[in-house]
Amino acid sequence: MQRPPANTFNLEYLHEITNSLDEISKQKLKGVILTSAIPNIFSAGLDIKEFYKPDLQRLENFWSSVQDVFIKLLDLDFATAAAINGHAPAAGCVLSLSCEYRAMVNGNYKIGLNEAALGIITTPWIQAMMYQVIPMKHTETALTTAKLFDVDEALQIGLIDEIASNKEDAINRCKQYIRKFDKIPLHARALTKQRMRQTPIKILREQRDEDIRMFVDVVMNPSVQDNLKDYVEKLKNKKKK
Ligand SMILES: CCCC/C=C/CC(=O)SCCNC(=O)CCNC(=O)[C@H](O)C(C)(C)COP(=O)(O)OP(=O)(O)OC[C@H]1O[C@@H](n2cnc3c(N)ncnc32)[C@H](O)[C@@H]1OP(=O)(O)O
Repeated sequence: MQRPPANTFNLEYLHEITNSLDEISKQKLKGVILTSAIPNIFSAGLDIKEFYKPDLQRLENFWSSVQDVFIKLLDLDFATAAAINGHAPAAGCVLSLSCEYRAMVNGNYKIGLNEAALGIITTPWIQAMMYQVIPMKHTETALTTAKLFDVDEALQIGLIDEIASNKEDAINRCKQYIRKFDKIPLHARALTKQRMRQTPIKILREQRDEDIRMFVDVVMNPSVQDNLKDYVEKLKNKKKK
């Protein structure tokens, strides 16, 4: 990913990602590694500008495009791994959860689902992605407290699989993970993966409209907009301090 300054996902970037995923799906790849070209930030999540004082039509398109990206990512036949070389809050964390394996670079970085701090609710397919990786009990506490884990905590809880010393090491660990499947028949691997992930995939496929409605209703709530205003201000003021 290379969308400075923070690899946030806006509508256009989501379209770009969907197109790239369509393109790579046509190729006979062994695996894909997601990482960031931006030092210290894997992805800062969804672009808040998309849902602070939004245009309603664009907001619906935006969430539908989020759904497109994650249906595709969850369902990729080949192996997927994330070399998390920096902060990965919110959708940045979800992106890594869509992968089968996560190596995170050691550093003063945070990863987790902090949506509740913004007044946003994680929809059921995102919750399912989290509790398929870490235990339900931890998921509930993490989501309701908007917990962002440091790298050691993330390893301890199982949110990441390994700690890497730098980006290159993280990518090498991802490659090693992908090589595990060299001798496994592709269709068996792919079908097993799809069945393991059927909860979020099914919700995404069968409850799309409801999911969009839920997201839009939450975001358009005046108190959520007030919260977002404060959050955006805080982000802007960080530099002034
Ligand atoms: C798949 C669906 C998932 C479910 C829903 C998810 C909702 C979300 O994803 S909402 C977004 C939540 N993200 C966050 O709360 C992260 C906010 N950002 C940060 O905490 C920090 O930026 C960082 C820890 C990631 C990085 O800190 P650092 O000091 O290195 O950089 P900054 O100066 O803070 O940021 C650089 C630049 O980027 C802008 N920015 C950061 N995050 C966002 C964002 N999510 N949306 C829009 N813009 C963002 C930040 O304002 C800075 O901009 P300027 O350079 O113009 O000041």
